Amino acid sequence: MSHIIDLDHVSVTFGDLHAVSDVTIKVDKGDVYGVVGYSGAGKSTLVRTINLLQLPTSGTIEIAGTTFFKDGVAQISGKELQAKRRNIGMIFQHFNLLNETTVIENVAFALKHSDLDDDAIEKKCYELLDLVGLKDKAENYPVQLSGGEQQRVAIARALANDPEILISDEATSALDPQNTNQILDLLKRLNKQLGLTIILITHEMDAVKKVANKIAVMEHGKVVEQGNLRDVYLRPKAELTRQFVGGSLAAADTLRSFNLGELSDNEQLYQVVFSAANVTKSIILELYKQVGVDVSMLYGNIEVLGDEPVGTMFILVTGTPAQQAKVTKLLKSFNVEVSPVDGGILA
Ligand SMILES: Nc1ncnc2c1ncn2[C@@H]1O[C@H](COP(=O)(O)OP(=O)(O)OP(=O)(O)O)[C@@H](O)[C@H]1O
Repeated sequence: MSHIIDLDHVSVTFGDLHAVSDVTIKVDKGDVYGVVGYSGAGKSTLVRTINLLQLPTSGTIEIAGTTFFKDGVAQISGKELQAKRRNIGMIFQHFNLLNETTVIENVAFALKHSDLDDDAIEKKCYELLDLVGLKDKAENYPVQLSGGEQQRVAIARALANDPEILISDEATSALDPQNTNQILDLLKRLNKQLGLTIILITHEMDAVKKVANKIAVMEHGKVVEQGNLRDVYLRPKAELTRQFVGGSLAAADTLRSFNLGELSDNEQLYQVVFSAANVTKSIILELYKQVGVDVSMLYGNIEVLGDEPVGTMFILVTGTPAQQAKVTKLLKSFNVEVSPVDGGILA
């Protein structure tokens, strides 16, 4: 299947500065793709290459089947690019609304190049405002709205040309937790309802955890880790990812606090990860009953990733090698992902 966004070995340099270094990201239609990293990691520069607001230095950019950039040069003319850009809506941290015009005029602004007549534009704007829950504020001015409402106006405006892709650049960073949640819920609903593909740039892992299905973690212009949210979140490899994923840090801290020292030959530590919605049996009890091993739970946590409650446990199992092999087999039969963990994590 071809990807709706296909960034292949994309680099952007500003003089000596490698703002984006050799980044490859493939986004499927309907993905909510989180791009996480600290300030200056290159996230904004990277996503600005998607609509060629930023020309790459090298790499290939293909959007919805059209090659935008290849072999160091843009592959489409200015006029064509302008039309293609309408397929990509953008929202920003500071909303970027026109403060001297009303809410509905702000939305209508995005349709000024369209073929629609005035009545059709008005109708469309009301539909868009209805979609984001702001129909009754159409005649208000942006300053009369809360930050969350202003961002919803910006979303309505970004969707005016029925784009397939929405880029959200730190759209919740200036909002309080309640408004942040409302905006994230709205993005998730638009993703499902319209099949909208969303790129979510943020430094907040919580935002990604709530709505994204895939994630890339950026540092110094490079993607240090990427994949399905669940995989990256539950088994972070890069140190930076671990920092973003508080749960795993908490697990490591908790495990160390037991002061267990070195494990003996018949002890093995496991990380088990399971969809809490699917696993209803007590894992520990079943291991005891069916394999006869002694199991201590050292850490347990349930996170909601997207809509799915996902449990993580670290368990210490005491048993013979034959029993340990059965433990792995039994857990897998319960649809539980199990990985042996080096006892060194306890030191
Ligand atoms: N037009 C430009 N000219 C020169 N340097 C730039 C330009 N745009 C960005 N940079 C630099 O590129 C690096 C990456 O910036 P970028 O804004 O992409 O990071 P970011 O991860 O989005 O961080 P933030 O969230 O703070 O915007 C930074 O060091 C920045 O100063």
